[in-house]
Amino acid sequence: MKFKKTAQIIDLLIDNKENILDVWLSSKETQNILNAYDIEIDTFRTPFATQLFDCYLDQILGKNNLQDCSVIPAYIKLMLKHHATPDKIFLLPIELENSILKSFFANNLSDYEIYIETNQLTKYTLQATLTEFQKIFNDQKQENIYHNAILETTNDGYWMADMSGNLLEVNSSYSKMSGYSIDELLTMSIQNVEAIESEEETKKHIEHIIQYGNETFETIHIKKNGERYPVEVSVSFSEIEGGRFFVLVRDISERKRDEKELLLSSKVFSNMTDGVVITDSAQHILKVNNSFCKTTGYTEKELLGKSPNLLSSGWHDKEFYKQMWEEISGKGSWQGEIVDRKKNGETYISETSIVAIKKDDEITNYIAISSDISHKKEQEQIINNLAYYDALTKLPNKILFQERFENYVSLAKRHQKQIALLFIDLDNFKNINDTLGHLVGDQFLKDAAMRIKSILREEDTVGRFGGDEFAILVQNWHSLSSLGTLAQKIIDIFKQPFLLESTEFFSGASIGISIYPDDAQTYDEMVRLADTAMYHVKNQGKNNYEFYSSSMNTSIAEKMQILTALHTALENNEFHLTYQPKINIDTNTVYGMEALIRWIHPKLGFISPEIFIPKAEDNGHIYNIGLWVLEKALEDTKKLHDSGFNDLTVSINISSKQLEQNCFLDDFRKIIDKVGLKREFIDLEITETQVMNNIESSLDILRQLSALGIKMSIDDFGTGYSSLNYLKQLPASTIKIDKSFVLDIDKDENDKAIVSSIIALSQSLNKNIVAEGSETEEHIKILKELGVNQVQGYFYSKPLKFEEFESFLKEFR
Ligand SMILES: Nc1nc2c(ncn2[C@@H]2O[C@H](COP(=O)(O)O[C@H]3[C@@H](O)[C@H](n4cnc5c(=O)[nH]c(N)nc54)O[C@@H]3COP(=O)(O)O)[C@@H](O)[C@H]2O)c(=O)[nH]1
Repeated sequence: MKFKKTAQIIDLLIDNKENILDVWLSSKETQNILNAYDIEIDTFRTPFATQLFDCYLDQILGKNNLQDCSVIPAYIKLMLKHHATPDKIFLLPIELENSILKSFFANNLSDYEIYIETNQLTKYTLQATLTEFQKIFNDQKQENIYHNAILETTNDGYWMADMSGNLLEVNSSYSKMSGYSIDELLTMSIQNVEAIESEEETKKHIEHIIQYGNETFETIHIKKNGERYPVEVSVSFSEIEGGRFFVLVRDISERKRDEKELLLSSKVFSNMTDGVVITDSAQHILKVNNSFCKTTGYTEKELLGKSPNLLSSGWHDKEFYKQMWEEISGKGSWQGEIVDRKKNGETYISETSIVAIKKDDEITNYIAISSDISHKKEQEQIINNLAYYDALTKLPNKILFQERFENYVSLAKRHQKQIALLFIDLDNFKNINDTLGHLVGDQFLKDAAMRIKSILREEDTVGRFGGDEFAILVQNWHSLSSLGTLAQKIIDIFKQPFLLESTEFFSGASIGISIYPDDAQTYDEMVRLADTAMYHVKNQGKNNYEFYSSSMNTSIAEKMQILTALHTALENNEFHLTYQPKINIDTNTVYGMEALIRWIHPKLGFISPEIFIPKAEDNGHIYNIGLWVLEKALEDTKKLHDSGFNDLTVSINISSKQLEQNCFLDDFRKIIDKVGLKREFIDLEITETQVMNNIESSLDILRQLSALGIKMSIDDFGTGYSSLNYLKQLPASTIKIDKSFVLDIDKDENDKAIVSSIIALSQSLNKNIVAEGSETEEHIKILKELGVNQVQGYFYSKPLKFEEFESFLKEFR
């Protein structure tokens, strides 16, 4: 600290010399002497005395040696001239021994009576006074040292200002703070450092402080470089020396910054969308933010002091929480998802981070930041469902099915077990879909999925591969026969009719089974082999199951060969027709024949129409094949007519794929015109399913054919879903009962009943009945009893080559 007047202690003493002199003069001893010698006190207030006294003090304080006090003789002379007279004593309150003054007095003042003898007493008195003063001074000096030390040590700035605001004392902290040097500050006033108060305001402020003695307030000060900074000012006022302000100035820039940050943090805390909970080390909630209250439904009051356990949903086991707390104490933090419970009992998924706050290695608090991610989870679930589940049946899709397979494989490897993959293809889905529309088709698939699921264990997986294809993964099975039992169960549940739009529909299931790891070790291969086995079943007559065997691969290869061979079969003349007679059992006469195509491939041998017709339909070859059959059958029949069998009607199978072609009618007309067979002897057989699949366009073309004088039969009747309304409108003259009902008519009462009702229906619609599949005498007998008079079947003849048929006709006559 620097004082304005002087830093020297001696100066302080000199400043107080008047007091010392006063004390000395007023002391009893001095008074006695003065009285005794009638000395005027003023004598001691002359400049000479004062100067002499100064020198003396200097000597006492060790500042100066009195001998060096060269001014003294001049002053003594002056004093003698003006004041001292020989009759008046001059009391020197000083020790003259060893002093330059001694010789001076001896030489110059011999004329004066000098009462040296009083010196001792005076000296003593003055010395006592000085000692007392020195004590006071020392105390004051000590105080000043403390004062100085305090004010120099503190980081706060210090001023002392007078009533006008002039700075009289300043410490170095304020100098540092303001950027002004101390000397600069001591020439300045409060106004020069105050940034926001006007002179008038400062004046009012000062008046206020004077009135109340002290005040603490915040204001802005301005540095030498013009920068403004916030300060906290503590002022006290003292009336000493005409009024002094003692001011402590604290730079509060950092505090203001902290306050700002705190305010910001508090705003962030309150406005965070994430919920925040702060607990003490014993997990008592100390603070929560608005978001947390909003999410949980609890008020802050309800939560404070409680444990976050309050939100526990019971969803997680003890192990979960144990691991969580172990991680917090080990790593200092934990992150994860917790299912919590709201005040209203509703559970929600919270994504939570918990951090342990430590001080000196001791945990003082825990902070948990959480957000309700239930909605996000739901969205994820929806996305997951879309990605992994079939939207219609809610069964796993191909992707998830494959994932499950891989999981099962890793388990199977560990426990040396096997996995079975059952590939299921349903019958009739296409018909249902095409006939009744997609909504009913969808319902069928949903019901089918439910049926399959209902007989599986939780640990097995059923997935939908698309269309009417389903697949099952079975783990933990013990024998192939147990798999066979399961496959048979599936087939059996599909024997039960499906009730769709109040109507019963029949389906069926063909199942192929592959085994991991015996048949294949990869997913793709497992699916391929099960699919192969399933096709094998289909080709063998459907509604069955088969385990994959390597020989099946050969038949698949054959199928590929068939497809290739079909392209050139017609131009290579590999087709021929057979004729199966139709018999009137009442008259026992042959009234017609069905033309049935045969394909004998030079390498592959006989290929059944049941195999190649669907393929020809799929790849478009059916149109030309169909025209060839038509022309050939008409030519053969014409020949028979020409040879005398002129009442025979030829039945020709027509695929709906042929009818779909716009040129069919023209081409048909051209052929019948070309061949010249009378139109009334032509009967076109079209299956019930194919007609009903596209009833409107079928009705149209069948009416046009009928208009040409062509007869029509509905083939395979009973296997499709004829609407009575459409049946009435069909220009068909004959209904052919499917052989599947006739073959067991002597054994199965149901089949008999079905045949009986088809007959009744035909009669009511005024249509002829033909029963195909009549293999035995018993069949013929029953059919006759039921009122059927036209039959076709092995009982009379298998399909025959043209020449054989001719012979048959001749023999039958
Ligand atoms: N679009 C065309 N389809 C045709 C043509 N030729 C035949 N086909 C269809 O192929 C399917 C299989 O026919 P196929 O192997 O010729 O079998 C026929 C008969 O052999 C058989 N049948 C006749 N009687 C009996 C019997 O007593 N028992 C028994 N198990 N089978 C018998 O039935 C088939 C005749 O069926 P359908 O046509 O329904 O009257 C078959 O669907 C043919 O339609 C063709 O040129 N074009």
